[in-house]
Amino acid sequence: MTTQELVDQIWKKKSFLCIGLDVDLNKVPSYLLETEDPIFEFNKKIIDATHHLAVAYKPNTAFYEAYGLKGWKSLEKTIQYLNTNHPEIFTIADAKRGDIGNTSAMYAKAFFEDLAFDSVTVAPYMGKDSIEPFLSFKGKHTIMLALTSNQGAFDFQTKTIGGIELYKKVLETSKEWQNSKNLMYVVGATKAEFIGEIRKIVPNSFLLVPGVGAQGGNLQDVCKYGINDQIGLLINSSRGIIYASKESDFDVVAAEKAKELQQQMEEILKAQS
Ligand SMILES: O=C(O)c1cc(=O)[nH]c(=O)n1[C@@H]1O[C@H](COP(=O)(O)O)[C@@H](O)[C@H]1O
Repeated sequence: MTTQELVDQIWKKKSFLCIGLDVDLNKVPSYLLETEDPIFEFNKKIIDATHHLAVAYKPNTAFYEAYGLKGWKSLEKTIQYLNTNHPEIFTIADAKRGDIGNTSAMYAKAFFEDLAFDSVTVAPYMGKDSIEPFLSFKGKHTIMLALTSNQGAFDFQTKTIGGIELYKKVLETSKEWQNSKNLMYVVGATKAEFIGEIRKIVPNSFLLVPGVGAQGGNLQDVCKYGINDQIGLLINSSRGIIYASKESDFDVVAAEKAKELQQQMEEILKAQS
């Protein structure tokens, strides 16, 4: 999917919501556990109930890898379901990969070719040759951690090294890489006050912003600093939507929670147009 197609979907749906499909079998309604593939059944119900409110879905691969081969199969079925029934939706494999070049090339193949995701998250610690193999895929997007939502972000990312905070150096350096136009960046919603500085370095890039909902990030604050003329934001909520009810009405309640965020986004978009 091209960036322009994503922007068009945002305006069409009046939403820049990304729903995180972080399925934990301890949190799904018990009746689903009797089905053959509870993870996929859960995702299917969430997608069916919310696809008109969201422009993106983000399964975090940890929640699938934790169940071994069965979990990976559920991930495969989920992305196939999305690509078949909702090809206009932007899909993110949240895998936070990155390794020496030839290994990264295999990770890229796994997520872009085999599973056919539109994008994958990567960690920048190993530098240029660990990310460029992802960037070489046409029509695919690589979403690099810039400033994360967790407390540990202050251990390294905000530290000043050679007169510049590390997360700023990461952003600046990445702009020099081959095919850097295929980069998006992760910035935690809990770090909204940093987004103004981030926008000075990457004014036009899309930012994936997790941390609204369960982690306490605020949508309005993120938009105040982060919105650009292409909107440039995908706001993710996982637990705050998919586990809003743990009963058999989980899909209906998830849609209500997604709608609350979508309506706030609609207001923000109105002010932009
Ligand atoms: O890359 C991510 O998506 C990510 C980066 C980050 O800084 N913080 C963060 O929470 N995430 C992911 O975003 C999701 C947040 O989930 P909730 O806190 O349940 O909404 C999880 O899948 C996290 O792994």
